[in-house]
Amino acid sequence: MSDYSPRRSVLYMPSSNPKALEKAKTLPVDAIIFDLEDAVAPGAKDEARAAAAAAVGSGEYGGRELVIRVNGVGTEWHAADLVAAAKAGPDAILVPKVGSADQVRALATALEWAGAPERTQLWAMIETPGAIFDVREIAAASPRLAVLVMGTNDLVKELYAQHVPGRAPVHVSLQLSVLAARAAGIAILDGVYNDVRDTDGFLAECRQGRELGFDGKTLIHPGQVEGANTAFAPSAAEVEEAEGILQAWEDGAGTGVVTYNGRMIENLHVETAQRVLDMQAAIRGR
Ligand SMILES: CC(C)(COP(=O)(O)OP(=O)(O)OC[C@H]1O[C@@H](n2cnc3c(N)ncnc32)[C@H](O)[C@@H]1OP(=O)(O)O)[C@@H](O)C(=O)NCCC(=O)NCCSC(=O)C[C@H](O)C(=O)O
Ligand SMILES: [Mg+2]
Repeated sequence: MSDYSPRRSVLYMPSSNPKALEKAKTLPVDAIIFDLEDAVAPGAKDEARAAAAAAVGSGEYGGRELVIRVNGVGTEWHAADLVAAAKAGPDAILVPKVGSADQVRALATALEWAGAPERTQLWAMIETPGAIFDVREIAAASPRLAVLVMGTNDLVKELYAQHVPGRAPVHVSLQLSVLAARAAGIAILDGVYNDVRDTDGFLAECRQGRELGFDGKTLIHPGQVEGANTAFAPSAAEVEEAEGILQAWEDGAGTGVVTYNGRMIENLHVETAQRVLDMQAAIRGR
């Protein structure tokens, strides 16, 4: 059985914005992140915390995965956020600016103490230079940790780098993080694209994210949902090829190597083809 969960489109919204909370119920997103951190002004933190918990408990978001992003460890809001989020019992609690494997283990323990249901996963944002150096240990630190989420805005800020098309300044960080997630067997989501009017630039970054191996992209605007859903799903051509490969393998039963459209097919290609079909089935089932 496949362990693939569609997380092609993962939309942040400020939990202090009732219009966005309402709008999200109508959007074909795979997951929603109710933000309590950067998108919420200090004076609105209490109200946002209550709104996020109410949204998670409302039962009005269908099959979408629901995630609460708490304020970071060491901030004045972190403890209250974590307790409220644990009590609300979303699918996951996302912690920003995670810095080490020890911190992940401490967060997992804190979630237990706070009474988070077992099904509530821990997600960690990778968005500091220290996290990039420790990302392999972070990714493998706790069975509760299920997803890494790139925070490319904070990363660019911390590196004194610049946002440029193609993202060369953060390429190494993106690739190290994908390697770490795959080595640990967990999922990983790409960072956000800030210019909500630049569709071409956004789609190019989605394609790049998919090529690098990300499972999906974090988003900031409803206008980005459709592009991400398409980019991170197998295309019709990929599905057709996967079916052809499985058929060719079945036809050549037991030979160890066959050809499909003139290309060598071995067991590993069959596994990749099966994964494409599993992804397609999971997306259809959503
Ligand atoms: C970027 C925005 C502030 C733009 O808002 P606005 O100008 O209101 O957009 P529109 O008028 O085009 O909106 C059209 C309708 O869509 C709704 N809307 C907008 N954004 C969202 C959303 N994110 N989720 C749900 N619904 C949304 C509007 O309410 C309009 O609805 P209606 O009038 O009923 O048609 C805004 O998009 C926004 O706030 N985006 C999210 C910002 C955010 O959450 N930022 C924090 C996460 S990003 C981050 O921190 C990354 C990371 O940590 C890093 O370091 O990189
Ligand atoms: Mg950030």
